[in-house]
Amino acid sequence: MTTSSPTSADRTEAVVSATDLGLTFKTNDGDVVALSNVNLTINKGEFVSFIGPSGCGKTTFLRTIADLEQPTSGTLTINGQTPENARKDRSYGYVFQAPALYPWRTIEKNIALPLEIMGYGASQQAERIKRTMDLVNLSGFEKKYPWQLSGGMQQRASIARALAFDADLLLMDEPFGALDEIVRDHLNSELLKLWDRTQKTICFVTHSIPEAVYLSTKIVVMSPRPGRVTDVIESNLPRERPLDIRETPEFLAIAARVRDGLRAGHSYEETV
Ligand SMILES: Nc1ncnc2c1ncn2[C@@H]1O[C@H](COP(=O)(O)OP(=O)(O)OP(=O)(O)O)[C@@H](O)[C@H]1O
Repeated sequence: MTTSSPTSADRTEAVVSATDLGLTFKTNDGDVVALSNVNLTINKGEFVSFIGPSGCGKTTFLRTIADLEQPTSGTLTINGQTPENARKDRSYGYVFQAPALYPWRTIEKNIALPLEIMGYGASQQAERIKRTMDLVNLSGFEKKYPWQLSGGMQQRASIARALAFDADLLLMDEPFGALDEIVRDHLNSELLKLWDRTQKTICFVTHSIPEAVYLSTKIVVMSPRPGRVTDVIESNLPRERPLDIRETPEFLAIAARVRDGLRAGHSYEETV
């Protein structure tokens, strides 16, 4: 992996900016405060992980960035625009927990789907499919169907689909949560290489402390009821991260701070 990093000018460019952001769902059982007073800036080229117990609003925050949920208070801008305009500009790619590939389409046809919807011609589609399949190391599997691939390969295909129209922002909601640890390790290091090569801004939801620390330049610790940000940890780890960096004192110190943040916001009674 190269050690290239965004210039200082790029670094100060806010991609996601939330100010006093709140979102309350109205339900038959009353109000559910999913997000409360979230203040957060994500700069261009950052890799930001969101970690916190179930129900703390991680997915809701990602969905709000994607304009799939509407805030009930505060402001949120994506590249300086409203989430609605950012969505219309195709500013982000979204990777879900389950690969969500169409079983009747080959891998290349799954990746082509958003390009077809956006009206790309056949040659542009072919060029983008080739480029993104190379990026996720799936070349040679274009004509396979999703069910012919392992879970990890399917998730790589769904990352390729999210990258196909070249949005600068990638939203990833626990993409590797269902995979075994060895496959997850491999995909984590592949994802870091991909991030380094493409210089994308990545928002990544996870329940795993090692995954968050290994991947991120910034870790956002959240706690539930109401969902809020309790700590934002800037990582001082180098961009180049072999997997054994996880045994270094620097890595373990960040992991300990994340764990402390999670403990502080955790209500153990509600989990039993
Ligand atoms: N459409 C909805 N209507 C009502 N309540 C909702 C809705 N979506 C989410 N919630 C509630 O908002 C809170 C935050 O949910 P969210 O899915 O964002 O949490 P999360 O941190 O991503 O959880 P998990 O780790 O389990 O995925 C939860 O209490 C959830 O039940």
